[in-house]
Amino acid sequence: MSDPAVACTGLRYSFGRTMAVDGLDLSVASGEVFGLLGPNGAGKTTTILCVTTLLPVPAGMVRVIGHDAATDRMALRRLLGYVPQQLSADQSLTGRENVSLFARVYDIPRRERAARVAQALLAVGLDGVGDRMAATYSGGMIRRLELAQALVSAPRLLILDEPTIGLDPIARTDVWEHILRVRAATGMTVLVTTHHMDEADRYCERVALVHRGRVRALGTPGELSSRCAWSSCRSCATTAPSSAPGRSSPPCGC
Ligand SMILES: Nc1ncnc2c1ncn2[C@@H]1O[C@H](COP(=O)(O)OP(=O)(O)OP(=O)(O)O)[C@@H](O)[C@H]1O
Repeated sequence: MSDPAVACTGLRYSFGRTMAVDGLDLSVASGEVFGLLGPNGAGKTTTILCVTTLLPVPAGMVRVIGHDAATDRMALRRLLGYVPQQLSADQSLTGRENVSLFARVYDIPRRERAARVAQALLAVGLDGVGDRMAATYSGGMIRRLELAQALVSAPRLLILDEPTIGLDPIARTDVWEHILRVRAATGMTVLVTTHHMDEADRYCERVALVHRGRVRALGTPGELSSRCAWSSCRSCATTAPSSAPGRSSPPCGC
């Protein structure tokens, strides 16, 4: 059997006195589209940062496709594409220049670079506008550009932290369709965080519900919605445990 794409065992991470991740266990199978779902502050981003090796692993174990995050960082990073939560494309460059920058960072040989950048732009539907300044792109186009930046290295694991945050429903669907098309073509694993149960439901094969730094429930979206006391806000679809102490609805404030 192949190594899991991601395996976390007893992962702990604290910022000072704040225990962000508190003994998290997780196993994502190779080729799976896997969602980390949970309210603000649940520990999703911190977990992802440990998986990407952007944060160290002070306690517990993280392995990505057989590579230990504590001891094998560079080999692990070569297998990853990562799209952070904050929009990060450089507005003063064209779309193509933004992706080329990542091609250089990933050390793609010079003679292959132009073709790989063109391929990544095509994969996210930006091939026709690659030479426009990123400043002229819509929010959805910027997200797709960041996706192209992450895809240019042909990652075996694509990690997306709330890839559709701030997008309208049409742009959200568009981003997801591009992700799933690339995944179908390449077989890469996709690990995504979201607040939106509806997105997890539509696009993820399995979902882990994270709360207070731990996985509280795990299964297909259908299994979870039938057996969990979690609720989703009707306005923004933020999902949280309806049984959280002192709280009767998700903490989104809608
Ligand atoms: N750089 C930091 N310094 C101090 N505390 C932090 C830092 N980053 C996160 N935290 C805290 O760690 C906990 C987990 O945060 P994290 O960002 O991992 O949650 P999250 O589930 O990704 O939330 P969101 O959905 O809002 O992105 C929270 O209590 C948060 O305030």
